[in-house]
Amino acid sequence: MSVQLGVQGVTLISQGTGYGMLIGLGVGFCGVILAAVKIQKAYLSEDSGTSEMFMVANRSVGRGLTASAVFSSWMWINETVFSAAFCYKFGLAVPFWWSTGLCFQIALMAALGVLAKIRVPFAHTSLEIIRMRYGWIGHVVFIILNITNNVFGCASMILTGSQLIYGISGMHFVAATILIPLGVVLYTAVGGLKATFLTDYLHTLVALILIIYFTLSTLTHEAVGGLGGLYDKIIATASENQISGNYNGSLLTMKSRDAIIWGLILKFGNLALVVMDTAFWQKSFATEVKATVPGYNLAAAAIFGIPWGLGTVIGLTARALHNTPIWPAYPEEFTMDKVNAGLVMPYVIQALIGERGIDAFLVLLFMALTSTVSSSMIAVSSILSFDVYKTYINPKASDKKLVHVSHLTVVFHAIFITAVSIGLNYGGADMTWIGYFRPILSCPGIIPLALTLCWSRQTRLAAILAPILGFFTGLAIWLATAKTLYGAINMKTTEQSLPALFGAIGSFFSPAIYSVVISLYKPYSFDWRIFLVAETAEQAQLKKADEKEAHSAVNDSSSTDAQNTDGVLESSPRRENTEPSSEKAAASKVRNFTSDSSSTASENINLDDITHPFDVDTLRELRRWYRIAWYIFVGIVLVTFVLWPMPLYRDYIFTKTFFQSWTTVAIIWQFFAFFAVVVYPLYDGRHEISRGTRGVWHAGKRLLSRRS
Ligand SMILES: NC(N)=O
Repeated sequence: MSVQLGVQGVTLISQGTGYGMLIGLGVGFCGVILAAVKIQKAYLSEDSGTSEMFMVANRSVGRGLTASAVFSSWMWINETVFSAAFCYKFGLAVPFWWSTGLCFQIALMAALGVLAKIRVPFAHTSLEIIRMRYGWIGHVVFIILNITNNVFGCASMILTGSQLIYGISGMHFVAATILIPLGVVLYTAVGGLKATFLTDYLHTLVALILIIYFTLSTLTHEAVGGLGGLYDKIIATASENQISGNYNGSLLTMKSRDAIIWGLILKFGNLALVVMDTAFWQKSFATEVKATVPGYNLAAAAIFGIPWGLGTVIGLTARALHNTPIWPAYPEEFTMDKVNAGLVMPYVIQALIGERGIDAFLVLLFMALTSTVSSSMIAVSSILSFDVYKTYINPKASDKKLVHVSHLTVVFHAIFITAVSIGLNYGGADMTWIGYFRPILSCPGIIPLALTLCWSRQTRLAAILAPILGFFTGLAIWLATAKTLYGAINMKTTEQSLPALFGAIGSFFSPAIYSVVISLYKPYSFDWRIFLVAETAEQAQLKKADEKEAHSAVNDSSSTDAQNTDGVLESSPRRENTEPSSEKAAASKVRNFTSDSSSTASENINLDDITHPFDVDTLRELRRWYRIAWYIFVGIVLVTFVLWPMPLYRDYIFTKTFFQSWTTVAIIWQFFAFFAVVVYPLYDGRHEISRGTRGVWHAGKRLLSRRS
C-alpha cells in the first residue's frame, strides 16, 4: 500500500494533542515493557542478556503469545486505514481481497518455520541458513534482498503514519517521523525479541478493541442506521458513487477489475514482506516445538477479519456520507488525493464519533506502527549483529559481545530508518511507484529461499543466480508491459497496476525455473545433516568465546564483580530453566554434543556421527505439524483464492440480505480474532502469568515488611 505524500485535510486534532499522545504513549509503553523485562528476569528466569534470549526468546514462546505477536507484526495501518480508503475507491470487493492477501503467507511461514526447526534447529536468522548452505556470496545476495525489503517496508509504514498524523493534526511530519520509532528503540534495545512479543500482545489487545469499537460505533450511529441503513444509503447514492471497472459501476459487487488487480499485487508484495523478512522466521524460531503451526495459523485466521469488516463498514459509510453536512469540510469536495492520503477513516470517525474517536484513532495508529517497527528493528539488528558482525567482522565474538552489538544495531537501524523516511518525504518520493517496485525487487528471493530448506538439489550457483536473474526478468516484464500497454516507459506508465502485476509475477515465478535449470546443469545433493554440523560448530565457538571471557573475567581481579559473572557464567543454567519441557532433554543432548565436539573443527565431524538434537518423539511431532501446516496452507489458498470469491465474480450486485449476512460474518470474525489473539494467549500463558504475579506480590510484601 502506498500513501500520497503532503496532503493535509481539515485539522481534526490540535498539534498539542498529537505531540502529547505520541510522546505519552511512547514513554508509557517503554515503562510497561521495561518493568515486564525486569519481572521476566527476576521471576521467570528469562534474561535478555543472552543472545539466545535477545534474538529468539530462548525458543520457548507458546501458541497464544506467538499468535498475538505474529498478528501484531502483520497488522499494519494498511489493514484499517487503507482497506477503508480502497473500499471507498473500488467498493466492497477490496476489503475481502485485502483479507485474502494477508493470511496465506502466514500459513506458508508456519510450514517453513517447522521445516527450519527440523533441519536447522538452532537457527537465529533465515540468512544464516543460506550462509550455511551456500557460503558467503549467497549470504550477501540474500542480506541485500532482506535488508532492502525490510527498509522499504518499514520506512513506507513510518512514512504512512507520519503523513496521516500530519494530515489530521498539522504536526510537522519530521517530528512525527522521529517520535514514532523513538519509544520503540528503547524497549527493543533493552528487551530484545521477548519484549517485542509482550508489546505485541499489548498492541494487539488495544488495537482489536479499537477496531471493534470503530466498526460498531460507525454502524450503530443514527446517520448510518445499521447494516440495513448502510445498504439503503449506498443504493440511494449509487448515481453519485459510480465506480468505473465495476459491474454496473456498483460499490456492492465482487466483479471489480481494479479490486482484483489490486488484490493480486497485494498478494505478491505481502508474500515478499513475510518470507523475505527475517522477523517472521525469527518469530517461528522463537516458538516452542508445538506452538509454531497453531500459533501462526491462528494469527492467519485472525488477521482475515480485520481489513474485511472494518474496511467494508468504514469505506462504504464514507461513500454514503461524503456529500452530506455531517462530513468534515462539507461542502468541500472529498478529493481522490485525500482518499489516497488515507483520510477516509479519520473523516468517518470525526463525523460519527467526534474528537474522542480521533484520539482513539491516533492510539490505533501508534499501536499498528510501533509493533511493526519493533519487529523490523529486531530483524535488522539480528542481521547486522549475527549475519554481518559475527560472520565477517568478529567471528570469535562472545555471546555477551553479540548482545551488546545487537543493542547498538537496534539504535543504528532506528536512526537509519528515520533518516530514510524523512529523505523519502523531502525527496517527494512517489510512494505508489515505490510500492510497485518493491515486490519486483523482493519477490525473486522467495522461491530460492524456500528451496534452501525444501529441496536438497538446489545448487549454490542456482541459489545465487536465480534471485538476480529473477529480478531482471521481473524488471524487464514491468518495463516492457508499460511500453506495450501505454506506449512509453516513464514514471506515469510504470506506476500503472497491470505492468506492476505482471512484473511481480515474473519476479516471483521465474526464479523457480532458473533455480531448477541451473541446478540441473551440475547436479548435486545436499546432505541436510550438514546444517547440524555447522550449527554445532557455531555453538561450540560461542561457548568457547564465553568461557574464555568468563575465565579472563575471573582471573582479572579488577573485574570480578557481579556484572561480569552475570551475563556469561549464569546464562547456561538460566537457559536450562527456561527451555520448554518437550525440548529439555533434546537441548541438553545438544550441549553435550557441542562440548564433545568443541575441540574439533566442523569439517572433522563425520556426518554419520551426527545425531539430531531432538529426540525421536519430538521429531515425529514436528513432522506431523509440518504435514498439517501444508494441508492448512493449501486449504487457505483454495478457499480464499478460488472457492469463496470466484463464484461471486459475476454480474451480481449484493442484495440487502446478502450484504447484511456478508458484513455480519465479517464482524463476527473480528470477535473471533479477539478471542484468538487476545483471550487465548492469556489462557495459554496462565502459568507464567501466575508465576510472575506471585513473584511481584511476594517482592512487594517483602519490601513493605522491610520498610515497616
Ligand atoms: N500487513 C501488511 N503488509 O499490510
